[in-house]
Amino acid sequence: MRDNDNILELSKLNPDYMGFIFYDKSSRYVTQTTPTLPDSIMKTGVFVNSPVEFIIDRIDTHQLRAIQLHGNESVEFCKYLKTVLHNTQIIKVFSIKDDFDFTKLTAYEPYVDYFLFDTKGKLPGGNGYTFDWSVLKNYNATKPYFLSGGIGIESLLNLKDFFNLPASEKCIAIDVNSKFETAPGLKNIELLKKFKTELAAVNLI
Ligand SMILES: O=C(O)c1ccccc1NCC(=O)[C@H](O)[C@H](O)COP(=O)(O)O
Repeated sequence: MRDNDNILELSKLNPDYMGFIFYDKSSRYVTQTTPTLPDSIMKTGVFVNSPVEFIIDRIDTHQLRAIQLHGNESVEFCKYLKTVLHNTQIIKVFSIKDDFDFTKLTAYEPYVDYFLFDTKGKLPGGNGYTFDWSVLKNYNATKPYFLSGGIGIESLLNLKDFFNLPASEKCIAIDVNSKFETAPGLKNIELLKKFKTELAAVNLI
């Protein structure tokens, strides 16, 4: 998110996490100062193959409490981050096209707090497409995960079905983005409110 009034307005909906993109090729790239958020919201920085110094600088400048690694960050990179970041959650993202080899997650498990599964597309994130969530039936890691990629208000029934499947057992969050925007980085608060109400109505939150 980029617009401070929009950020503060959205924070009133009390999401668990709010994301700020620190990837200079994204139309959502954050270059401005960002407001302090309520303690209940994890302010999250999204990075794509960024150097450690850049990540630490953004954590300090924006008081980030979580980082979402959206590039090809290695196990060694995550291991190093875990040793230098003490109070920052690490969310490692993997993008899925058709199938996914979940065994590759094992080596990351000791060094990350969560995994996030997004849809593989032209851009490292924010593509607006869903992947076939049924691949998550093969999820065999122990860490909880976030579900992401093209989730919109029209996804409600699919989400309801998904959360009835064993594949969703370790899914603790859904991550939404472009389907709730009026412009890149500018969220449609009314649509998000509606989504939240509809999720609550089917007991998904
Ligand atoms: O949103 C971006 O511009 C972006 C750019 C580079 C890396 C990650 C990015 N977004 C990360 C997200 O967590 C998105 O919420 C996720 O990719 C889902 O986006 P969407 O498919 O638009 O719902």
